Amino acid sequence: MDKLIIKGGGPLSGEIRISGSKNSALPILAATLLAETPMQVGNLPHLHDVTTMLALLRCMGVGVTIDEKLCVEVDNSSISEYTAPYDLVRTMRASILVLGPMLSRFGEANVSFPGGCAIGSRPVDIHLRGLEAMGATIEVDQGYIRAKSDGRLKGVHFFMDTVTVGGTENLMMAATLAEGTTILENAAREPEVVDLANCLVEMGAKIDGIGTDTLTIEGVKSLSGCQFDVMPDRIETGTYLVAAAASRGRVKLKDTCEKLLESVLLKLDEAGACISTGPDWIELDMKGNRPKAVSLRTAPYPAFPTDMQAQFLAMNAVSEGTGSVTETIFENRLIQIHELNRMGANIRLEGNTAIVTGVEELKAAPVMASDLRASASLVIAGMIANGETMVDRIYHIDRGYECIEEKLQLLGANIRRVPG
Ligand SMILES: CC(=O)N[C@H]1[C@@H](OP(=O)(O)OP(=O)(O)OC[C@H]2O[C@@H](n3ccc(=O)[nH]c3=O)[C@H](O)[C@@H]2O)O[C@H](CO)[C@@H](O)[C@@H]1O
Ligand SMILES: C=C(OP(=O)(O)O)C(=O)O
Repeated sequence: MDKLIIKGGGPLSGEIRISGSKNSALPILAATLLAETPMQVGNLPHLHDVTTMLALLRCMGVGVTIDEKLCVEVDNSSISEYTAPYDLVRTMRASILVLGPMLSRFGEANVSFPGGCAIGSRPVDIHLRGLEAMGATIEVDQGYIRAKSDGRLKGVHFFMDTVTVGGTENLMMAATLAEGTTILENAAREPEVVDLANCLVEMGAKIDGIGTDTLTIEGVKSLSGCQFDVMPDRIETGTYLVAAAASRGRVKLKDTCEKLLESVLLKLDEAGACISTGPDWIELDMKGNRPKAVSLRTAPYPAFPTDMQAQFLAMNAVSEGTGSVTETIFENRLIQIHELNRMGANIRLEGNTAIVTGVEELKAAPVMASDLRASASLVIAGMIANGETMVDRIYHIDRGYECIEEKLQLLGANIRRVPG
C-alpha cells in the first residue's frame, strides 16, 4: 500500500489548478447510460473513482475512448449486460448511480448492494422506494439489488424524507425517461446535482426547479448524447484553501468558482483569512497569521458540507482558541480525531461534536487514513506538524484528489509518495 511521507514546514505558497469535480463526474458518467447516441464528457478528474466508473460502464458493454485531454467519449449502442458487479461496487459507493439510468432505459438493472463504509451505514432505501413508487419491482438477492420494470417507469410525486444527494440523482435520472411527470420533493440542492441536471437538459431531458428542493421532470421517450464539461471540484478547492490557512500561507486556485463554496469561504474569513476572488479563481492569504478556531455544523447544501469538516478539524487543531465541529450527516465521520490526537492535537468528542482546543504545534507521527476526507485532514496535519509524518492507506486519497502530492509540491510542501 502506498504511503505519503510529509515533512512539516513553512507556509504553503503558490498557484495551482483545480480539477473537475469527482462528485459531479460520477453521476454524469452514469447518466451517459441514458443516451442513445455517443456522448463526450470533459474536464474529468484523473481519479481512481472515475477509472472505476469507466470500468463499470465498460463491463456493461459501453464503448469508452479517452483522448489526451482526458475527455471521454462514451458509446452505449451495444450494451449487453445490465449488471454492476460486487468487485467494482465495493470499491465505490457511487456505483449505485447506474441503477436509475439502466432501469429506466432498459427495464432491468442488477446492482450489487453497496453496503456501509467507514463513514457510516449509508443505506439506499430512498433510492429503492422512489424507484418502486415509479412502478419498478425490486428484490434483494445474494447481495444484489435486482430491479425490473414492465415497460417504461411511471412518473410519480415522491417526497424524500432525508435530503439525499445520490437518491435525488438516481431518481432524477430515472424520471427523465419515465412516462408522465415526476415531482421530487425535499430534493438535494448540491451544486453537483445541479451540474447533473444541466447535463441531462443538454441531453434532451425536461427538468424544472433545478437548484431548488422541488424538481419537476417531464419524462421524454429518448435522450441523446451531448458534449458536457463537469464543474470544478468545490471540495478539492476547499481542501487546498484550508491547507493554506492552517499553514499560515497564501495560495491562488485557478479554474474554480467562489459561488460553489460560500459557506466554506465564510468560515475561512472567520478564521482570519483574507480572501479575494475572480471569475474563475480564489486567492487566500493568511498574511503569516495563525488561524482562529471556528465552530461549524454540517448540513445539506447550501449549509456547510460534510466533505469539508475533517479538513477544518485539522486547521482548528493548530488555531487560536476553541472551536466545535458537529457532524450531522454521517454517524461515523469524526474517527480521525484519534489520529490527530496522536499528533498532539487536543480534541474531545462529545456525541457527534468534536471540541477542538488549538495547540501551538502538532508533532509528526505515523498515522492511518480511514476515509477520503479524513486522509486529507491527516495530510494537512502532516504539513503543519514538526517532523516527518507518514500517512498510511492513502488509496483513499487517490479516490478523490488528483495528483495530490504534485499539487502540494507546487505549493512548496515537502511531500513524497512511497510505493508499498
Ligand atoms: C459520490 C457523491 O456524490 N458522494 C457524496 C454524496 O454521497 P451520498 O449520495 O451517498 O450521500 P447522501 O446525500 O445520499 O447521504 C445523506 C444522508 O442520507 C442518508 N440516506 C441516503 C440515502 C438513502 O437512501 N437513505 C438514507 O438514509 C445517508 O445515510 C446520509 O446520512 O453526498 C454526501 C453528502 O453530501 C457526500 O458526503 C458525498 O461525498
Ligand atoms: C464521501 C465521499 O465520497 P463517496 O460518496 O464517493 O464515498 C467524499 O467525497 O467525501
